[in-house]
Amino acid sequence: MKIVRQKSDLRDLTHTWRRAGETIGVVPTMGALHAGHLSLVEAAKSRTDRVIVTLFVNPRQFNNPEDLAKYPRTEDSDAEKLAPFDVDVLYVPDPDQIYPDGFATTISVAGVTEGLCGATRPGHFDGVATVVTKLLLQTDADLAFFGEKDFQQLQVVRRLAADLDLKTRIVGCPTVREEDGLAMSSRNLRLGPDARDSAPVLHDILQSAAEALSRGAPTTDVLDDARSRLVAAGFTDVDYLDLCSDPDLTPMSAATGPGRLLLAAWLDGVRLIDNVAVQPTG
Ligand SMILES: Nc1ncnc2c1ncn2[C@@H]1O[C@H](COP(=O)(O)OP(=O)(O)OP(=O)(O)O)[C@@H](O)[C@H]1O
Ligand SMILES: CC(C)(CO)[C@@H](O)C(=O)[O-]
Ligand code: BAL
Repeated sequence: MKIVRQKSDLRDLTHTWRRAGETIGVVPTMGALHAGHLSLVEAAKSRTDRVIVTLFVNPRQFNNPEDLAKYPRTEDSDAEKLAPFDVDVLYVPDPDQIYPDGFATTISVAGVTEGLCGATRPGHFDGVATVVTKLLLQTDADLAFFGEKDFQQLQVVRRLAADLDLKTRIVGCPTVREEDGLAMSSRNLRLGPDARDSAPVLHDILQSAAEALSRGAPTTDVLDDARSRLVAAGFTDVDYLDLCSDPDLTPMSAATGPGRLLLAAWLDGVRLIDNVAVQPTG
């Protein structure tokens, strides 16, 4: 696996692959790799001839400076974790390869960015949309792989790729969980031992609320009950707990069609997110 830091070096490689008629897959990440990321790498390996993993902690998507400062930076161990997967390139762009002097362009997606994380992390999705557009163009990818754990992000990326006529097709991959149900996330590393023990209730509460909604229980009652259970379990703030249509994420007052229940909540000073499908039964 080559580690590449300059977009001109990356272009030399992708041109060579293209001349040989090979397809390219990309897995964009911010590093601190875990089994969730590696599932995206496996999906890419099974579907494209060449695979690029990108590692860039994108300052423009952090609305909170402390969150950016605390974000883990573990390039060496990330490279070791990728070694068994026969990835072609780990692209770790130098910051000026993404944001050169005078950089003045923002990709801003309307609609799907307006609620959920868009409402509680102002500017976040402009930062994501801008960097993802650049990474898809720089890697010249045919397919790009994103996790459903960041469900709203996945829909934002699908929208920008369609709207900007990018050739890259966006592939969504299922959320990988710890054995106790907690969605894997780099931010889980920041939970203290007690918080790590109680964190899996987030998924339990989400799952039981989704089942109740699927059976037709009143949405307000179900969501109020879930919020109370989160607070009782030690979650200090619930940024949102919303039932939305799947996949366009407009708010739903009842599970009358395919839906998603999406949650962001704080535990031990760490913001955790998760989501589950809500399928009306009967
Ligand atoms: N548990 C998971 N299952 C599947 N995909 C995941 C999982 N966690 C992250 N991903 C995906 O990996 C890609 C890179 O995500 P990222 O590097 O932000 O990791 P992360 O663990 O989500 O970190 P954090 O949420 O703390 O920023 C995204 O497409 C994201 O959806
Ligand atoms: C897609 C992404 C790599 C863009 O910085 C990031 O938002 C992430 O890791 O999910
Ligand atoms: N995992 C999505 C990137 C972020 O939280 O900033």
